[in-house]
Amino acid sequence: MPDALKADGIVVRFGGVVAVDHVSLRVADSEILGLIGPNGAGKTTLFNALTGYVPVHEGQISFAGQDVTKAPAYARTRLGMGRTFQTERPFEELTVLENVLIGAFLSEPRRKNAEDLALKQLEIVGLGDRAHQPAMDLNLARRRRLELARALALRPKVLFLDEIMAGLNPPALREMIGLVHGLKNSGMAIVMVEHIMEAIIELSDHVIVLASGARIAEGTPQAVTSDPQVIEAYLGTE
Ligand SMILES: Nc1ncnc2c1ncn2[C@@H]1O[C@H](COP(=O)(O)OP(=O)(O)OP(=O)(O)O)[C@@H](O)[C@H]1O
Repeated sequence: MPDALKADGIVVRFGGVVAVDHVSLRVADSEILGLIGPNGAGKTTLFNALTGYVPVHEGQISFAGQDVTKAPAYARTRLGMGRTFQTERPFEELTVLENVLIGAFLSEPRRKNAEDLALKQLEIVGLGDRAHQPAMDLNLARRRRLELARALALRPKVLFLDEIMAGLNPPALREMIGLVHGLKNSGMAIVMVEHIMEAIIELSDHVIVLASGARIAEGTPQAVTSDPQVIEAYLGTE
C-alpha cells in the first residue's frame, strides 16, 4: 500500500534552535503513527511542519504521492490533511453543530449537505444529542470529542491528533481510545502526538521517539518503551 504521508529529512529551526533535526517518517492508510518524546523534543513543531503551520528549512513532505512541502496549511487541509488543535476552546457562543459546520463547509459547500456531514461526525464522536447546545456548556472530555468531530468534518485521509487524550479521566480516556481505534479501522491514516503512554501503546502500529529534535528510536510501542535510550531521555528531563 502506498504511504498516505511521507516526510524525509525534515529540519525546522527557530533562530539558533534546531527544533526538528532531519526527521523522516511514513504512515499508510489504516495505520497509526505515534510521536512521543519528552517536553521540548520537537513533537509539536514536527506536527506543525507536516500540516503546514510552520515552514520547513530542509526536507520534503509528500501527501498521497503529491509534494506538499511548500503548500500552505489551508491547501493541505483541502487535499485531505485534517488536524486537531491542543486548545479546548471551541467557538463558545456557537452551538456544537455550528462548530463542526465550520469544517464541514470546506468539504460540502451546500448547507444541507454540510449539516448532514456535521451531524454524522457528531454521532461518530457521541455528541449527536448535544448538537444544539452551546459549545461552552461542554466539559473537557466532550470538548475534545468536538475538536475531533471538527477535524473529521474535513473528511481527512490523514488525521493529525495533537494530544487529544491529555487530561481525560480514565473512562473518558477509554472512550477516546475506542474512538481513535474505530477511525483507524475505517481506513484513516493517523499521526498522533501523545503523552499518555496507555494510548500510544494500545493504538500505535509504529512509534517514533524524538529527543532534542532528533529521532532517537522507532519501532513497535513495545520495542521503543523498553529501549534504554528512550527511558534515559524521559528520566533525564524529570
Ligand atoms: N515558535 C517558536 N519560537 C522559538 N522556539 C520555539 C518555537 N516553538 C518551539 N520552539 C522550541 O523548539 C523546541 C521544540 O519545541 P516543541 O514545542 O516542538 O516540543 P514538544 O516536543 O512539542 O514539547 P511539549 O511536549 O512540551 O509540547 C523547544 O526547544 C522549543 O523551545
